[in-house]
Amino acid sequence: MISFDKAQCLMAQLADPLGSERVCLHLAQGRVLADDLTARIDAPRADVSAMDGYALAGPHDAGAQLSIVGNSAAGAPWDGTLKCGQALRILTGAFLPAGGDRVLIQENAEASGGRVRIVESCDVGAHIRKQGSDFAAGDVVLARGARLGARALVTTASADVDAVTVTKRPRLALLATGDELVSPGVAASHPHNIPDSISPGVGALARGAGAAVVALRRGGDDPKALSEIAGELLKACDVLVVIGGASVGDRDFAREMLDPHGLALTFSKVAIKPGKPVWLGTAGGRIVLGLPGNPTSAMVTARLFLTPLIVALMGQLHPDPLGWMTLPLAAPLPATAARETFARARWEGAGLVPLIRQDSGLQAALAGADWLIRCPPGQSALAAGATVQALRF
Ligand SMILES: Nc1nc2c(c(=O)[nH]1)N[C@H]1C(S)=C(S)[C@@H](COP(=O)(O)OP(=O)(O)OC[C@H]3O[C@@H](n4cnc5c(N)ncnc54)[C@H](O)[C@@H]3O)O[C@H]1N2
Ligand code: MOO
Repeated sequence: MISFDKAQCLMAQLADPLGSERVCLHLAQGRVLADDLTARIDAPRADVSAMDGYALAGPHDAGAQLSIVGNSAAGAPWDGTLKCGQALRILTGAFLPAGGDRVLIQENAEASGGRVRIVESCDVGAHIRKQGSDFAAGDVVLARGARLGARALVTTASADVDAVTVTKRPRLALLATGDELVSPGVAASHPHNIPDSISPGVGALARGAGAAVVALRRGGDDPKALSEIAGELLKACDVLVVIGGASVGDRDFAREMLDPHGLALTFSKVAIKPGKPVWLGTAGGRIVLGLPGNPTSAMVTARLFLTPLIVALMGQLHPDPLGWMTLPLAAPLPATAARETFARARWEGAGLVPLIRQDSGLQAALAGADWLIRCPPGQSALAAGATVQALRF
């Protein structure tokens, strides 16, 4: 059995970024740049006012009366040259006129009858945003490997870019295995069945990380039938995620069903709790990730393995794709046994509170388990106030 860190390394070696494609800006959310993104214009495009007020040319003392010679608004500049003793009405974002060297905010002025009186004088450069002070045409505003989240989309659009070259989204197929599984909403009338509750969760996690879920299938505990379904799915995806059948039971066929497709295991079993039976390999030229069937184990291993796998396939350059944080405990954390443990926790007031119930078969508790605390093997019990490594779950 290998360690968690070793498993992460092996997975990273398997995950070469997929190719790239052009997408328009409004479809680019969550995608990862395959090339540096270069600005096509300066921002601001000229020296502009940062406030609503009056552009002035040179210093003027409080009490001075200036004549207002025109208006400059964003998109409608004034094209004259401002002289000492004159003021130009100027609005936020408007180009500063030639000659103008400062902006008097209107709260420090009194205007009436085409004239403005200075209530409080202002310094040269006041309330001016210089041309190109945010970025200049030709600057790289986002580097290859950046993820286009909400804020990065502002940066992209501000560079006057309407289409970007991004890495392809990994196509993900999910195959849930087990005779007992039926669609949610059907189990109540079938006493031996339970809802396939994991597929919707893993699908959501994968989409959140940037993957496109192209197929969701279920198969009973029949290796031949499962093998046929897996064969179909392998043709249509980049990553096949198999749920359940990962352990040693008589009906655990997750790996066996892939033998006809040339399964080559990268690892099988990782020294973690929950999720020890998680496995990874390739089959039919695709990556295959096997998640254990216990629902909490499946979601923990999907968070720990599937999300960084998707990030790597998308070529996102990230020093820490899992997003570890050092956070305080707000309640005691029990000692850890020999296996590295990822304890489910919630945030309460000043810190993390480990959930009392940590059974890997739980499903109701998952909804409130917003954090995973990483507990090294053999760690002694920790008191409230101690810091731990944790990540959002
Ligand atoms: N003798 C041993 N038994 C087990 C071991 C072991 O090392 N030796 N490992 C245990 C651990 S740890 C886990 S985790 C589970 C993993 O089992 P499998 O991956 O083989 O999962 P299944 O047997 O198929 O199912 C386990 C459990 O989860 C339910 N399940 C499965 N899929 C779904 C789904 N899509 N939605 C909801 N629930 C699902 C299934 O009905 C079972 O109750 O093995 C331990 N055993
Ligand atoms: O590791 Mo299993 O995932 O403990 O139940």
